Amino acid sequence: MPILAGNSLEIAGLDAGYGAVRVLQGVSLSVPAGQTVVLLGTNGNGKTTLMRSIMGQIRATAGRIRASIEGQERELVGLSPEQVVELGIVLVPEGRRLFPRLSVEQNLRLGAYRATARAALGENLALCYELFPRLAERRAQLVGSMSGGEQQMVALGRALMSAPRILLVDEPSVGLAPILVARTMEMIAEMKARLGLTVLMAEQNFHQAVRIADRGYVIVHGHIEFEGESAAALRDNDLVRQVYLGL
Ligand SMILES: Nc1ncnc2c1ncn2[C@@H]1O[C@H](COP(=O)(O)OP(=O)(O)OP(=O)(O)O)[C@@H](O)[C@H]1O
Repeated sequence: MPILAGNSLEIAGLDAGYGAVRVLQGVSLSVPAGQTVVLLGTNGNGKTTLMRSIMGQIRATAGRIRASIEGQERELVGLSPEQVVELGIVLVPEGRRLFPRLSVEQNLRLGAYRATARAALGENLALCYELFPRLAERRAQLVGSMSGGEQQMVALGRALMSAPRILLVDEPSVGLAPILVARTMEMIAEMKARLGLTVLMAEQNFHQAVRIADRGYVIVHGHIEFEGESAAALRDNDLVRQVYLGL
């Protein structure tokens, strides 16, 4: 698979919510091409709402979401989830949302629904099994009988099957033991390197997330409160130290 460069996201002044409840208030952030950006925030601060807004699952009420895909600029606000996926922007949702009564391979194949991905199904399945050999060993196993870490691997593999250019990952650490969180971060980093992806990851596990992040943002009550140009800048910030590091 070729290394894809130049895929980035630029969000400016974004407002979004649920009915009268305004959750995101003027959110601006950049996900530069080829970088991993982490969106840090504790429960209920709007991380999932932002991910769902990018995917077209929630309609933004103000602001813009620009994607640059292989040099072509696209406005995402107003697109349907299908149109966003068709551009190669793929979400690994919080809680993974797999089909527990289907096998690993059936779950993976379901990831290949966009046209480009269908054409490359065999090639991507082979890549998926190469990157995650455990999935090859367990290809016939029902996903519901797998461990949380293995299920996270299936969720990442299913995203790979969609032939992503920009990968969104919503709180991959939820429900996983610390060692599996570390392993999951490594899997995301491996997948990014191998596919040449641009990644936006929402997390509340500061220590694990900054290990793979090039830069990060802190979201509090739907506002971006801090932007760190590097993992070190995040670590040195007072707000981050108080909220995430307990210092
Ligand atoms: N379907 C909904 N209808 C109304 N309010 C919602 C809905 N989903 C989320 N909210 C509210 O929006 C706010 C932000 O939630 P969101 O899920 O985006 O936060 P989060 O940072 O992803 O946290 P979590 O880790 O708990 O998912 C919360 O106050 C939440 O109660």
